[in-house]
Amino acid sequence: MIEVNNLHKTFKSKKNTVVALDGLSFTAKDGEITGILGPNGAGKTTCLRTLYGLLEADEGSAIIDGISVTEQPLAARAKLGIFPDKFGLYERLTAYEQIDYFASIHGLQGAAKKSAIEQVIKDLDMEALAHRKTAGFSQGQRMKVTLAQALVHQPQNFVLDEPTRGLDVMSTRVLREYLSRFKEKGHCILFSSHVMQEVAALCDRVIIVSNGKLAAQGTPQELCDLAGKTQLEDAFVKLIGSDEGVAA
Ligand SMILES: Nc1ncnc2c1ncn2[C@@H]1O[C@H](COP(=O)(O)OP(=O)(O)OP(=O)(O)O)[C@@H](O)[C@H]1O
Repeated sequence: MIEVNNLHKTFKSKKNTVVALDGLSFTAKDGEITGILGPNGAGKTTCLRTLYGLLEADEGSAIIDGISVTEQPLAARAKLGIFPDKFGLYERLTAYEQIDYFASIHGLQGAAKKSAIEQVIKDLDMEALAHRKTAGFSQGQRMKVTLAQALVHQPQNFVLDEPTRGLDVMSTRVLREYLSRFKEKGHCILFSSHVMQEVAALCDRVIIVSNGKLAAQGTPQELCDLAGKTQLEDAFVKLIGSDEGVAA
């Protein structure tokens, strides 16, 4: 379970002060897919980076399975799989070697590590890719490697920042099916997206963020009912009071 409590984050430079998070709170539960929707600049990535421990909030807390990200960053991160907004691969390594590297970072060793790597390669149907160097991999193949390295240690919680951006239909389907199976096993999945259809189809709960605050939350149907609309996109526009940041 992921809990975000009253997060505040301001970026200050000589010329500007940007309030990215302004008291954001929500919970993403086990056995559910929770989507974060919000217009450009709403604070979604800042919130997710705070969960990864890459950014420190000015105020508030992020808690993963009861563990504070700031107080026990390594213990919290062990409970987390991360699919970041920009993924870089080590192009001189094979897909297998990259997954192996992340498995080692998470403390897997010997036969347990080998079997975890083989399992994730099988689950993602990437046997044919496993022993190729990743230089020249397509966007969908890169997505699979990123997914495999994020999940090889079978974290209870999985956070993804706009995971389907740049993916074709087949790769998007692979990702969706994988997330659904992961959820069925009782894991907690939190992802940000601009794609309304995807959020409506995949998410059990939706968190709408606007100007660094929670604008509304609920199931896609509850949000439609709250806004008096039949489509999530129309409900989103009404609830944030603007049509900025909407993708079909
Ligand atoms: N490192 C940084 N330095 C300065 N400002 C930042 C930094 N990171 C984020 N911001 C600002 O904080 C605000 C929130 O940004 P954030 O990336 O969290 O939004 P987002 O909801 O993920 O947007 P998008 O949908 O466009 O990716 C924006 O105004 C952004 O310009």
